[in-house]
Amino acid sequence: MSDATVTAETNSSRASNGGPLAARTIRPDEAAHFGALAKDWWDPKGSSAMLHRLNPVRLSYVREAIDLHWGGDIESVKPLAGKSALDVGCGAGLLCEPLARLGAEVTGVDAAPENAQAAALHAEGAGLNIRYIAGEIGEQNLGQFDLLTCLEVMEHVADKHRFLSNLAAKLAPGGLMILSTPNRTTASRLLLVEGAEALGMIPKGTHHWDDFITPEELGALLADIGMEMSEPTGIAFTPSKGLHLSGDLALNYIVTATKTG
Ligand SMILES: C[S@@+](CC[C@H](N)C(=O)[O-])C[C@H]1O[C@@H](n2cnc3c(N)ncnc32)[C@H](O)[C@@H]1O
Repeated sequence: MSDATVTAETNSSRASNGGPLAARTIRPDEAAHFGALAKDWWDPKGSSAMLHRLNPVRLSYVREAIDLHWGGDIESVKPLAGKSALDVGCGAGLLCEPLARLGAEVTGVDAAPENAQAAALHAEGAGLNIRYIAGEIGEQNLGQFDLLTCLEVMEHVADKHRFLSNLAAKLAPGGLMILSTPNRTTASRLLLVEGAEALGMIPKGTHHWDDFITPEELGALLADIGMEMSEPTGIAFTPSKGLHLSGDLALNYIVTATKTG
């Protein structure tokens, strides 16, 4: 039996730091949209199929990034042993579980209580010890983490600057942050928003193109909060290769960031 746990804010309008609602980064419509997908999140052919297809691609990036950052051995099966990891906007835990298998002590936080619950249930079934929390990241008293991941979330939050500041506050000195998000390009509007949603590859209403952020904008936001962003790596799609890491940033990209101070 695993120790996977979940806690949830019961009153979403109460900020535990006493802060005003305007300080929140969770959009209630986004939390409701993703919460409704929780029940089949782990079905590789279900509504989160695209995230399942993305997972091995971004995991290969994460694996390389942690080895580079901490000088790890690519052969090691537990390169995150002794390290803490926080995955913000974790959904039902598609990234948390592999991070735990790589040896990290993992916490996942999500806006939707349904996702935190589905994640905890799945981790328990897999015998993994992962802590899941539902709520606003800036209001969680969790301390700081060696690795902070936040994949495919920034395009859904209410205030990117505040959200990134909240993330940075949770990153330990010398820690590594990994972010991925769709780029705001004509290609992403046609393929990710109009095409993928029309074809049922992504649930309708998932993406709002105006909320996408370019690598340049993300780099500037990170610089403003005292973080340095790596060169972005594209996550591209071709019929022959499927989703893969690439120099082509038009659709989606992934970066690391570290504190400059
Ligand atoms: C596209 S899903 C990505 C899930 C997961 N990161 C993955 O890539 O497998 C976006 C997730 O972000 C969560 N989310 C949206 N806004 C958030 C916020 N302000 N704080 C925390 N989670 C948020 C949603 O509930 C949803 O589970």
